[in-house]
Amino acid sequence: MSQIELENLAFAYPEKSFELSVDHQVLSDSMIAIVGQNGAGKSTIFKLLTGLLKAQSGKISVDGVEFSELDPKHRLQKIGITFQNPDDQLFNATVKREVEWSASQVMHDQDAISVKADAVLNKVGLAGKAGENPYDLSLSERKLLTVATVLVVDPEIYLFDEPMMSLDWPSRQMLTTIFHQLADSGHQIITITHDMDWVATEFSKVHVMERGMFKFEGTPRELFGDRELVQRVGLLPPRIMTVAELLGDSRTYLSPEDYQAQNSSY
Ligand SMILES: Nc1ncnc2c1ncn2[C@@H]1O[C@H](COP(=O)(O)OP(=O)(O)OP(=O)(O)O)[C@@H](O)[C@H]1O
Repeated sequence: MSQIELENLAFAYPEKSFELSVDHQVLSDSMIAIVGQNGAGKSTIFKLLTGLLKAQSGKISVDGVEFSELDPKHRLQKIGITFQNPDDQLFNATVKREVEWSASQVMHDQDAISVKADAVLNKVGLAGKAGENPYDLSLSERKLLTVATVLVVDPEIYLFDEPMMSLDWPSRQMLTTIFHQLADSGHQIITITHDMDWVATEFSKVHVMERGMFKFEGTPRELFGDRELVQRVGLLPPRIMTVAELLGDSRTYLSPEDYQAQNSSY
């Protein structure tokens, strides 16, 4: 599995409206969630990781190689990203063409590209929409289309910025299954999310950002067990913990199933 290393990274938007500073941070689990309040710098980290923004100093290495030294094709094969707003990355006339365009950045055989595009559209449930204009799709479908554009490239590391936002329940379940399949096949999934119930049940590692810095890394149970930290960085604990708290139980629970397991002897 891949490992991303950030060293002495410093970045500021013009006029220093926001400054990001990372002394040393390693991202190395298979299912990583990056969480933190609005404006903490999560999307900025993603833009730095993909080279969309350039740090003023410091370096980002992937598997020991400085990312900025890779050529564009190898960068795409290393790290793929879906943005928070799908409209920031969709621009082709049809759904299938959108996926094929993405594939064509790393592949050349047109037949193979077409076959692969059909396969990923099928995987995200959009096979029946291949001929439609992306802007005629629902927001949920457009988000799934952006996932398809990354799946078709099959990078080693997938970055997802708020992938569950606007998705209906079946699409959420489908995407969660896809994430686990990718992780099980050796890919690294790094996701920005505000959905703490999802973080609690699906991720192996959580990194918390606050005001442009990484402030915590650990398992979901370690994070939600630290009530002072959770409150200070403005996170909501999993809903089951709020319910348990109302019942006078202040233990750490990640899900209703976890609650049941911990209380099964009663
Ligand atoms: N292009 C830009 N120019 C100037 N400031 C920016 C720019 N993009 C973002 N910012 C500011 O930088 C800060 C960090 O933004 P960023 O989008 O990384 O936060 P975030 O943690 O992803 O927030 P959210 O959870 O709301 O998506 C915010 O204060 C934001 O307003």
